[in-house]
Amino acid sequence: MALRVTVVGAGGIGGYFGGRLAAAGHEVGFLARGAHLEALRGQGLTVHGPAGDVVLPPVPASDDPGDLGVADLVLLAVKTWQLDALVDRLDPLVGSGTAILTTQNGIDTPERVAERFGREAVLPGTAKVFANVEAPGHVRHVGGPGLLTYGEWDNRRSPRVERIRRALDRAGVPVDVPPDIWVELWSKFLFVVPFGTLGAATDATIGELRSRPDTRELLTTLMREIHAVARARGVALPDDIVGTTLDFVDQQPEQGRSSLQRDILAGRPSELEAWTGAVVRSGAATGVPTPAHDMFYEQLSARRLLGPGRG
Ligand SMILES: NC(=O)C1=CN([C@@H]2O[C@H](COP(=O)(O)OP(=O)(O)OC[C@H]3O[C@@H](n4cnc5c(N)ncnc54)[C@H](OP(=O)(O)O)[C@@H]3O)[C@@H](O)[C@H]2O)C=CC1
Ligand SMILES: CC(C)(CO)C(=O)C(=O)O
Repeated sequence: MALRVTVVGAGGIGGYFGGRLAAAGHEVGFLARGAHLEALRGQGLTVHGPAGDVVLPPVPASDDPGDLGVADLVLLAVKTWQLDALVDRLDPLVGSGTAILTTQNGIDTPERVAERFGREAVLPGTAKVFANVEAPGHVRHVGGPGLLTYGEWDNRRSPRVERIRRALDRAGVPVDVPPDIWVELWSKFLFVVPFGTLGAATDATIGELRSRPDTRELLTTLMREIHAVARARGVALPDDIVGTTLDFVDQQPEQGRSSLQRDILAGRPSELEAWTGAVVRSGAATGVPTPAHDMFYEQLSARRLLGPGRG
């Protein structure tokens, strides 16, 4: 059965997953803006990828949630710092059965959405893909398995979790519904924040960060701090998470850089608050010292204030 999906933020993540769902015959509308919106409505959406392109004719799209109507699934795919301006405008998309699947890196978005729509509406999730908007109407899948993980707030296997899995299956999107979605969110956080923070502070690639003994040690220190904060918050990360995450770092493409690094170094708004800042705040709230994150957070905040090239 076709699912009614609204993609909120038709960028790298929204365009990639929304495009695949639409190509599989689901009823997909896109919240977008600017030249990208005009292209989606005028020419359509193309998702370019290593395994071939998905080419869609003009798709339903608007900058006004009121035009898109109530959805079965809202795929929330704006950046974390764009959410505050948007969340109160999403009421027209959300009915009593609507699931709002969050894809943001970080650990705060599900709670932010739940403040507005209730925990029962939210499916916390993560996206395992590298994708970006290449030009208006064109999204590039750079790599990664294109996998979505999600679950109910309390991890129960609800009918809608299975229904969404079937819809994604039909679109060729691999899905993982883990036993504990919070472990999944924090595991990704424990990879992406040290990599992003240290990358932004040094402008080194992941290949350089992992192979120099001093930066490898710093990555390890940052991971240990996040592990300690997660434990204090009652998130049952495996005891060997730092070691397995370092193994994962070692498997990433040599030249890899995070979006945080690219955005900060280009002087664009970034997800610093949701990544490094969230560790600092969470450490303070739980009484867990996070001196390495505190230091890099100060440095990167100052860099942001001073502008690109000044840090
Ligand atoms: N890209 C990736 O490979 C990965 C990203 N993530 C996470 O996914 C989230 C989304 O990232 P990503 O897809 O890269 O971000 P993008 O910037 O590519 O996409 C966000 C899109 O939302 C649009 N948008 C924001 N606010 C509005 C609004 N009010 N009305 C209409 N459109 C709006 C943006 O438009 P505009 O450009 O005009 O601002 C942009 O097209 C982030 O939290 C990121 O950390 C997770 C895993 C991998
Ligand atoms: C590091 C990466 C690509 C991992 O998925 C990411 O999520 C980001 O850069 O925002």
